[in-house]
Amino acid sequence: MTDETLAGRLCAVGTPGLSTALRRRGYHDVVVEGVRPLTPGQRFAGPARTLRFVPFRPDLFAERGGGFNPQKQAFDTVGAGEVLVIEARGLPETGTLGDILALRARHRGAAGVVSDGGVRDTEAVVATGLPVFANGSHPSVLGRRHVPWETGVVIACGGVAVAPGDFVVADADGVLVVPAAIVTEVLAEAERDEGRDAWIAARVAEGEALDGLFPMNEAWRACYEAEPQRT
Ligand SMILES: O=C([O-])CC(=O)C(=O)O
Ligand SMILES: [Mg+2]
Repeated sequence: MTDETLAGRLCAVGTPGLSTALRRRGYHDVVVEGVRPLTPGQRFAGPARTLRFVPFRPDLFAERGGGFNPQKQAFDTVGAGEVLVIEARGLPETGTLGDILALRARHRGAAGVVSDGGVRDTEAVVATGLPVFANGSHPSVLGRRHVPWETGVVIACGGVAVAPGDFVVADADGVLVVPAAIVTEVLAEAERDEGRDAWIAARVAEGEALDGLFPMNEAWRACYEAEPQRT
């Protein structure tokens, strides 16, 4: 399966079903906490590109903070379909990207950005059309709190470890990280479960009671399995 097909299916199945399949495998801390979409209703999925900020220190900022720093490098090299994930220690009180960087990511074809820090130039970032999930807006530049330190390493974003190449899925329920090694099995299981839940939802919409249906007893299961359209 290509990354594009995988991303489309992950997006379609959604974060709730994926989160259940991950929990069954012992992955309990895979939801990026504290982030919200700048524009409600946006959803995306794709492999992660990572960028890490460390706490501000004048000497370290002098070493790496200026010029074509790791933040600029990340936005200048993010690939088509990729999700740029930023570690900013959950601090909303400074920007981690603004409209110029968002425009660059958009131009590169990035699927979206997830930052556990803030966004500046918020209205202009929204206008770029690039889907961004962050934990707030703030007018300050990153140097108020951070040094842009490195790219392409395992980071912590909103309490979740994210490795480059992990799949990131973002929708109205939140942002979920699926380790690359198990993404296809987790997807298949989530699709199966969501298909079953959609069938149950259709029965509930018709007026059926929950007792025996959700979860399904043997009688309802037999009914479900007899449906010709079910695969
Ligand atoms: O200065 C920054 O960190 C980002 C910024 O304003 C932009 O991308 O427009
Ligand atoms: Mg700006």
